[in-house]
Amino acid sequence: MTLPWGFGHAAAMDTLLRLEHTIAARLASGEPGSSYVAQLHARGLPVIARKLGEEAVEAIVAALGPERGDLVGEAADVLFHLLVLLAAKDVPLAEVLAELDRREGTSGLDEKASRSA
Ligand SMILES: N=c1c2ncn([C@@H]3O[C@H](COP(=O)(O)OP(=O)(O)OP(=O)(O)O)[C@@H](O)[C@H]3O)c2ncn1[C@@H]1O[C@H](COP(=O)(O)O)[C@@H](O)[C@H]1O
Repeated sequence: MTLPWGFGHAAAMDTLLRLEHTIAARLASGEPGSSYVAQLHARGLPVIARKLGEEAVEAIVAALGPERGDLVGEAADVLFHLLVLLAAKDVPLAEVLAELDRREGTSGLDEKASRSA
């Protein structure tokens, strides 16, 4: 995959970890008047979860449309709202990444076959 110039995999991870940190700080601040993250959190978990679902649907629509840039924007919305949901549930991104690490090298087809055996 080609990443934007100068933007390596470590930088991509930095971005997600920095965003996770910012989101945690906004949750701790609890100031819905000045923070979208705090506002969303104050509206409750079902609203956060629904928002993630909406953004996922918007990403699907963008993927099926002609504008590559629309998909980039909607994918960013999905990642952002997923991080907000994980923070609200006290699940560190590192835990999700560890699960992906655990799955690394196991084909999805093999895993599926092992479930139906
Ligand atoms: N990455 C984001 C980010 N991506 C999207 N959004 C917001 O997500 C919202 C969702 O957009 P939509 O248009 O889908 O929804 P909406 O109609 O505005 O909202 P609803 O009325 O449907 O709830 C918009 O208000 C966007 O601005 C984000 N808001 C914040 N961040 C990051 O989070 C940090 C903390 O933000 P605050 O909590 O606002 O300080 C920021 O510095 C950014 O780094």
